[in-house]
Amino acid sequence: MNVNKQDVLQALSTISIAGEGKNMVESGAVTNVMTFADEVVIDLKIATPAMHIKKRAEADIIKTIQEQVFKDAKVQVNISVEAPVKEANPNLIKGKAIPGIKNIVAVASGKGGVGKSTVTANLAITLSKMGFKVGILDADIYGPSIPIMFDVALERPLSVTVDGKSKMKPVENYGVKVLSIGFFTKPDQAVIWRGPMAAKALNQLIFDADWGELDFMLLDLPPGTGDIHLSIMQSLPITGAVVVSTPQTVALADAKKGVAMFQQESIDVPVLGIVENMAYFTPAELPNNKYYIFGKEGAMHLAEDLNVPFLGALPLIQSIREAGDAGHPAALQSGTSIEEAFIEITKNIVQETVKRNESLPPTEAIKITTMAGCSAVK
Ligand SMILES: Nc1ncnc2c1ncn2[C@@H]1O[C@H](COP(=O)(O)OP(=O)(O)OP(=O)(O)O)[C@@H](O)[C@H]1O
Repeated sequence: MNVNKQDVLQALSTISIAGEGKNMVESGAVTNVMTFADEVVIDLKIATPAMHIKKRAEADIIKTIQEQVFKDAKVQVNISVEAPVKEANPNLIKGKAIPGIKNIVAVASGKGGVGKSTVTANLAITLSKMGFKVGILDADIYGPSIPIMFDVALERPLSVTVDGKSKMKPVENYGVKVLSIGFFTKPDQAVIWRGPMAAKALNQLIFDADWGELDFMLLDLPPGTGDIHLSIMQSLPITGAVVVSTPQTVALADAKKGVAMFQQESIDVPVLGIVENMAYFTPAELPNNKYYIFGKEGAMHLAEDLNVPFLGALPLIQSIREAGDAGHPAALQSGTSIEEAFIEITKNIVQETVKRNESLPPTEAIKITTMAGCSAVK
C-alpha cells in the first residue's frame, strides 16, 4: 500500500510532544514527512534533549501512524534537538534566588559616616509599618551598627532546625528580622576581611539562616567601593541598590563612584536611586529654619546628572542621631516630620523596585504598591 503524506500529517496533528500545548504539526515540531510505498520518514525537531521525551515522541508517532493511517507502515523518526534561544532579559537577577526572599535591596554609600545604616534602619521600620515583611542583613564588616540601632547588640541568633538542617534564626525587633556580622565578631577586634571571605560569611548569613518569607531584605553594605563590594554583588541576587550621600562635595564624589560601581558591566545591579541625608539642619526650637551645612541639594543634582531617580531628602536632626544611638530608630515615632520624610523615601524605593521588576506578576506588583500606598503600576 502507498501511504499518503496528507493522511500522515492529519494523524500527527492529533498528538503533541510531551509538555507542549500545540499539536506537533501546528507547533512546527514536524519539519518534514516523506513517504515511499509503506515507508514513512518523519523529521522531528524538539526543544529538549531529555531522552524520555524523545522516546515518547517516537513511540507516539509510530503508534498513531499505524493506528490511523496504515497498520503495517514502516515508520522512521529522525529527531533533532534545537533548544530555543533565550532572549537576554535585562531584568534578570544574577545569582542563586533565595527561597522566600522577594527583593534584596543593597544600601550603599561611597563615603563612610553619611548615614547609610541610619537610613537602612529607618527604611526597614517604615517598610514594616507599611505591612511588608522585612529583614536587614548588616554586612558592614568595618562597623556593624544595626544591632545597636535595633537594641539587640547583646542578643545572639539561636539555632533552629528546618527540614533537618540546623539554621540561624535572625534576631527580631520592631517587626524587623536582623542578622549582623557584628553578632559574630568582638566589638573591639579589628577584623581584616578579604572580599571572598566576607562574601562567604554573608552567604552563610543569608543561606544558612531561617529568614522565612521576606518582601524586602535590606543589605547594609560597608562604605566604599572595593573588592569586598565586588564579591558581595557577584555572589548575591540583588534586586537593586540605594545610594546614600550627604550634599557635601567629597561625599558626592564618592557617591558617584558608588553608582558607577553598581552600573559597571561585571556587577550590573540597577540603581533604584539616591537618598540625600543631612540635607539641611533644622534646630528643634526653630522648626521653619533650614541651614544647608553641607551644601544645598547636591545629591539631588547628582541624581539628575547621573540620570538615576532622586528618592528624597532627610534633614540633619539631633533626634535622628539620639534615636539611633538609643536603639529606637526615629521612624518608629508616629506623627513627626521625620516619619513623613521616611515614608516619602520608602514609597519611592518601593515604586522603583516595582518598576525594576517589570517581570513581577501583576498581582504581586499591585500588592506591593498597595501596601506602600503608592501607584507604580499603570
Ligand atoms: N539625618 C541625620 N540626622 C542626625 N544624625 C544622623 C543623621 N543620619 C545619620 N546620623 C548620625 O550620623 C552618624 C553616622 O551615621 P551612620 O552610622 O548611619 O552612617 P554610615 O554611613 O552607616 O556609617 P559607616 O560608614 O560607619 O557605615 C550616626 O551617629 C548617626 O546617628
